[in-house]
Amino acid sequence: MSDNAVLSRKLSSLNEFSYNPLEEKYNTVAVIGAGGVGAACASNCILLKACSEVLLVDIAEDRCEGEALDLQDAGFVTGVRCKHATYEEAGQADVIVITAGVGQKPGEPRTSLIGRNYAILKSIFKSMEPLNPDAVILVVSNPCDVLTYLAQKLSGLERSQVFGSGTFLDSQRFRIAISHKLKVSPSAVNAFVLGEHGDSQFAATSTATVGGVPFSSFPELTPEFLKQAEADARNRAYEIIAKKGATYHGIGACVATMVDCIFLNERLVFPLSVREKEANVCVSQPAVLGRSGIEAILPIPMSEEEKKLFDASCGAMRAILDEVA
Ligand SMILES: NC(=O)C1=CN([C@@H]2O[C@H](COP(=O)(O)OP(=O)(O)OC[C@H]3O[C@@H](n4cnc5c(N)ncnc54)[C@H](O)[C@@H]3O)[C@@H](O)[C@H]2O)C=CC1
Ligand SMILES: CC(=O)C(=O)O
Repeated sequence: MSDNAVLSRKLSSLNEFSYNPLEEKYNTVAVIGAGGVGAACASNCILLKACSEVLLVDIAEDRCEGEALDLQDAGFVTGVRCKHATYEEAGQADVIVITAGVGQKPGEPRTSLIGRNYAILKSIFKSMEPLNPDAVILVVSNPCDVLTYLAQKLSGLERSQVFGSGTFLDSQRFRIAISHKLKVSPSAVNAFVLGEHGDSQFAATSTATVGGVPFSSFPELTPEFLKQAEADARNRAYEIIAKKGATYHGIGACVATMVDCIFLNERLVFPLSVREKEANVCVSQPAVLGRSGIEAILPIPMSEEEKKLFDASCGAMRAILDEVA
């Protein structure tokens, strides 16, 4: 066959090739709620290439469509697609991130949002029916721990498939403070904030290390400094909300990191809101995150003081659940 004939055959087979990337469906993340947090989660997933497609859903349809078109424009960097979707389409996604709901006003605790955001959560699960039985659901809306517990019930899925972002963000805030003090990268700081994503959270410093070296080996990490860093992490959301009305960049980066870990089945250990069997609540504990959700919960050793704080956090979550469910 002549070179020309080979070329023309190749070209004609290309013309027959009807690949349309917009019709492909794999590694899909649905983000429910296209406000500040939902948009930041979507944008970080796109720029981190954490998935191949982001579906955006919001009760405010026009705003959601505009946000999806805007985010689609950012997709040229990584090829990740973004589109405005229905609740039914979102219910079939591989990972569903729930960010819908009201946020705190300046000075308001997260727990005061429960009435309004539980009503929204119920309507979202109803609208998404029937759910993809293999979906992994990540709850971000506040109060995160109480809503995670309720989402586990509403979804009808295995508990391991439904978890909350919990103190993932608070832990980053704490690690950054330590990293500034010791002049190391935050990723070198192995420390978790545990318990409630809220006022009763605490930093588990008794087991924390920097590059494997215990906190107690660093003279700079005095008890006073650690108490202040813990309080700063706990109060950071209040501080940001007082100054700009809402937080969203930090949680957006956290969510994209978790989505990436899920699709890569990376099994990293993060502080996530998961069911605590004894107290029957969801609070943050170190958890192994993989393709099917929470693969294991690690029994972190706690000092007497930390155990008391953990129990107090569980008690605070149980008291709210007893009121609403
Ligand atoms: N877990 C965490 O670390 C963090 C949690 N949050 C929480 O995330 C939530 C969202 O915060 P923002 O995005 O700043 O609020 P926002 O007000 O900017 O956006 C909320 C969106 O939810 C939508 N929405 C309301 N009902 C809905 C429904 N039934 N279906 C679909 N969408 C619905 C609204 O139309 C709005 O677009 C709040 O509860 C906030 O406290 C915020 C930051 C960090
Ligand atoms: C708002 C919130 O929950 C946070 O930034 O931690």
